[in-house]
Parts: sequence; C-alpha cells; structure tokens
Amino acid sequence: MFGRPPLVPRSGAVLLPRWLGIEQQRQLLHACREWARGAAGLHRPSMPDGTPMRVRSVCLGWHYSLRHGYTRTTVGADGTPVKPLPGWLADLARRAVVEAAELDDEVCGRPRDHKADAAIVNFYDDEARLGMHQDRAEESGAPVVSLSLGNSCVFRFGNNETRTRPWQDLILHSGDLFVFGGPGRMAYHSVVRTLPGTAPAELGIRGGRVSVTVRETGLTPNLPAQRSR
Ligand SMILES: O=C(O)CCC(=O)C(=O)O
Ligand SMILES: [Fe+2]
Repeated sequence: MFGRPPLVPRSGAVLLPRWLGIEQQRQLLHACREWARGAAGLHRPSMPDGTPMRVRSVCLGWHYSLRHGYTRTTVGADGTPVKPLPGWLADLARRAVVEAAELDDEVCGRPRDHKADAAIVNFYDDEARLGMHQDRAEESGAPVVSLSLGNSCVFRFGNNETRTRPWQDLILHSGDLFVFGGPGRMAYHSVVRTLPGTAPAELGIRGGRVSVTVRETGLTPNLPAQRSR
C-alpha cells in the first residue's frame, strides 16, 4: 500500500503522515501513560467559567490552564509542581520542526533553534472534542508540534482571524506529525471528533486518542506566567 504523502494545508503548516513508526508510537504512548500517573498526573482541565472539559490532560514543563495561563504548579488540578519536560521530547520536537521546515520553509526561520519547554498530553475518549481556539499563551512565536496516537481524529485547521470558515478538515492518524508555525502559527484549530476503532492494532491501545503537543513558550523559567489564551 502506498503511504499518504506529506501535506501543506496552508503556508506554515505541515502534516507528515506516520512520522512515528509503530515502535516509536508504542514508546511515546508508554511515556504518556507514565506521565498520567500520580501527582501532577492526569486531570480534567476547565473552561474559563469553571466547566470541566471532557478531554483529560497532563502537562510537562509548564502547566497550562485557560484561567491562569502557564504556571509551574498544577493550578486547578492537585496543585503540585508540574512534571519536567524530558530532553528527548524537546529533541524530538526540534527534529519535527527541522523536517517540517524542509517541506515548507515558512514553518520556521531557524528550525534548529527550536527549544521546547512545555508539552500537553491530551487523552480523548470517543466523546471528547476540543473547540476552535488559537494557541496564544506563548511569548515565543516558535512552531507548535503535534503528535497523534491511537484513534484518528478530524482536526480542523482554520484561519488566523475567526473561528469560522475558511478551514480545512484534516484527518490525523496515529503516528502523524502536524507542525504549524510562521504564517500558520496563529490559526484557529479544533478537534472536531475522534474516529472510534481506527487505532492500529499493534499499538496496544484499547480505545481513544492521545495527542502530544510540544511548544516553546519563551517564558522565563523562574517567573510565574500571567498570560492565558
Ligand atoms: O489534541 C490535539 O490534537 C490538539 C491540542 C491543542 O490544540 C492544544 O492543546 O492546544
Ligand atoms: Fe491548540
């Protein structure tokens, strides 16, 4: 079978299908399960009005909440210090940006300088979705790196101005890499729905979708951040 070709849905945004092989997917999924455990582990984020979201998350490096922006403790969850972002994940994100920029140099002017310091791991059950939003809590304009595991999803990638059309609906499958930077960095995006039963059997996931979104915040390590999206 032929693989899906790389896609540049718009300038600055690159989808590299099955960027992670099945063994790398298994390793990343294993890491996600470990991060989910114990203190500063899995929590249910809230909307700014306090309504809990359906998706469950773990943050690394910096904790992110819609109400408080980036913080070093898991504000709104168990309040403990956020788990560190492993160097290997920052390295993986840098490789991702470099490869994406090889396809479209609008993704990033200096891909080798990408210095990720935060990640959010999202766990989607079959009902979970994520509404249209921009990623704008970061001080850095560096690209956002997104890796998908488990069930596929419909990922809506829109414009920089509004939550409405024009947008493109992309299918993100397990192992896919999606990078958005440069002119695509401020695009509104959402997870419209996940597609139950589409995870590769070899991955060893019972159901659901897991995404790992890695970012460079540009925030100073010792100062609590104030900005939220
Ligand atoms: O889970 C995803 O694929 C998207 C996550 C996302 O957009 C975010 O965390 O800001
Ligand atoms: Fe986002």
